Amino acid sequence: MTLKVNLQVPRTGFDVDVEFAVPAGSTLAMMGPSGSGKSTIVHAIAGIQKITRGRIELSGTVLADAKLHRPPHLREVGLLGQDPHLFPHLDALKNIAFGARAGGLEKSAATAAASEWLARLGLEEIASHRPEALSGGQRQRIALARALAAKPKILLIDEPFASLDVEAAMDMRALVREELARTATSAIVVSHSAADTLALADDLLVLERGQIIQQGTVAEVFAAPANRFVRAVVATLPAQHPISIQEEPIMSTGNDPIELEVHRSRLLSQVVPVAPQRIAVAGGFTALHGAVLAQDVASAHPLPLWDNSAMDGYAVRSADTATAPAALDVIGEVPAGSGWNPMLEAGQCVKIMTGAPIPSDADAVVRIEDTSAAVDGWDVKTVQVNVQVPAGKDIRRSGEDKNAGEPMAYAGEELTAARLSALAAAGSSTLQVRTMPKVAVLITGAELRTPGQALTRGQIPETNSLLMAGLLAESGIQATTVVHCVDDIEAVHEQLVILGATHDAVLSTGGVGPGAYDVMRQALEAEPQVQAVRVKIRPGQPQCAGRLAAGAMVFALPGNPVSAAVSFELFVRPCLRAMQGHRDVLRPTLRAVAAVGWRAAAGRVQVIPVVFEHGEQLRCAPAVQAQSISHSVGGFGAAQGYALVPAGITQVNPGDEVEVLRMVP
Ligand SMILES: Nc1nc2c(c(=O)[nH]1)N[C@H]1C(S)=C(S)[C@@H](COP(=O)(O)OP(=O)(O)OC[C@H]3O[C@@H](n4cnc5c(N)ncnc54)[C@H](O)[C@@H]3O)O[C@H]1N2
Ligand code: MOO
Repeated sequence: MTLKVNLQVPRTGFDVDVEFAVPAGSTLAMMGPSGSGKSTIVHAIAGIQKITRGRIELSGTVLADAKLHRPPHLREVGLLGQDPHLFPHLDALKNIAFGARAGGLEKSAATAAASEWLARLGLEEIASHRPEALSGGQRQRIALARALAAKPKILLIDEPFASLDVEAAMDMRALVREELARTATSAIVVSHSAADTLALADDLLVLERGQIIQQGTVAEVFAAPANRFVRAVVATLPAQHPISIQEEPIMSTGNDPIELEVHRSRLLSQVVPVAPQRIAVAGGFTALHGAVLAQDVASAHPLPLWDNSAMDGYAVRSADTATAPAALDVIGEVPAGSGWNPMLEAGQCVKIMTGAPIPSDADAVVRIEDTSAAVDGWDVKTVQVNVQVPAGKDIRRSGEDKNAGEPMAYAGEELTAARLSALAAAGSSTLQVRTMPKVAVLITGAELRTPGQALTRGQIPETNSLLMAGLLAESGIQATTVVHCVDDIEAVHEQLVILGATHDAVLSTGGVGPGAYDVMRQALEAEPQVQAVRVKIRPGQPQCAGRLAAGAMVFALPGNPVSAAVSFELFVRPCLRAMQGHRDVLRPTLRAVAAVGWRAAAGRVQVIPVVFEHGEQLRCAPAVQAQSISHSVGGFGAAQGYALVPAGITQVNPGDEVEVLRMVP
């Protein structure tokens, strides 16, 4: 079952050109900065991406070469990605059975195999649940079972744990390792996580700009990483981990830029979630709406609670309508909220309102429109029913929406309007949640004046406080404090100590550059757990971040407004969401087509504000000049999102697909 890969795929910027093998039963990890070609390789093996030269061979069968492209479903290659992509209309059992049928089993054998999988994973009780009713971890387990039930010769695992919380990721890692070993399946793992790589892989291959720059056992590569990226990834391992590397500073103040993902994962690893609180649903709306659940919640009672009417009309015995038109005696009325359960004899009915409980003797509802009053109007003792109704007509059955005890929501999910009202409807009276972290914004800069004030030469309106407070509010967090501080190192440090002791996070803008007046960076030199970094992004390179001795996390962002906004999106927002215990800390990326071309930032990920054009495809165009993004506060005003252009690309051409983050719906 050896996989031999020798492929070339041309891409904007550079070609992906690699050659490697995965021996039978072993797992190979691939690491490299985003855009280095890992996904291209995975997609080429899976058959989603064609190759232009070379050959991919699995157990002696050619999957692809310059002429042949075997379709994905004929490759015996499984794919497990960050999004489990379960079929939403199939329950857990049927999702797995689908995999087993793809692996060649007949329907009944596939169902039996799927049941075995569920039993082994301890998930029998969710067999009949559809993906929407499952937690992120359960969905990933079902996706793993579905992929392995197809008996692939090799499983491609692409960042599958990135959206899981720390514990769920640990459990999944152990399970994947166990199941790969049990089924003797080879695998390729793409991950930015040292923990994933150590737990799952035998060998490691390091990529840079489409080339393999290092290859060896995981231990060998981790002990002497050939590039900064892997070195920084290894540095995220706990200090007591047996793998040690030669000392070299990971975040230095010098010209030693670090990858976006590395900076972000280091910050995320420092996040301490805010303490959960139990809040009453009654009167608790302000605290609960937008908060994140710190517990799983099941329905306390069935929904609907009782069989009830879906329409205004008459609750009848359906047999009485068989001879319609038929006259029925109206013996009373059940309005919404009434607990009355009248006995109905043949030929009798009751008036009923939408939502009112159906009398036990009735089995259908006739809508008011389908009746004529024998005398005048709705208030009569006899009604003429003009239609036949089958049993069950217009009755909402107890439990048809949710059964008592059925999972409704999971820890890590945000209480949206829909979710909060659903939990209240299902009988929750209190909820254990994490509310917003408390955030302070600290502004420095001698040139800054309150907007509207007269300006003398050299002065500008202070706008970053509006920007930061607004971005916080758009992330669901009200900035509690905005402090302006004079450009003095001691005064700034004093503010940091005060704010750091009273908030969960402190954001600042300005003063992180290398200049003599860059007081924020200098004030933070007194903080041992805060480091100055240069991140390989444009804009937003210089930053300081970490934890203040006073307690709060600090994010000292660059003063240039667009640099500050970009840094907020890439680093601050994910950390604040992690503090709230959010399951998904990153905004999902979309693909858009460049409507015009622009110059990218060689050697750095370019994060350029864009406007979107809607049509058959999502299209985007820069909102600012690509050469001068960081200070273009004017053009930025129209931005609806950002395009993320990988470091290896120097030019985006009209028609190129780019990855985008969309901030405005
Ligand atoms: N010699 C070097 N100079 C600079 C470097 C460098 O590497 N070497 N890096 C450049 C980059 S990249 C950035 S980004 C900035 C970071 O600078 P600071 O964080 O120190 O920002 P300031 O100098 O304080 O301000 C930059 C810019 O933004 C305006 N600003 C600041 N605060 C506000 C505010 N609250 N409201 C509106 N506008 C604000 C400020 O007036 C400046 O124009 O450094 C580069 N320089
Ligand atoms: O990194 Mo600075 O943010 O380019 O302008």
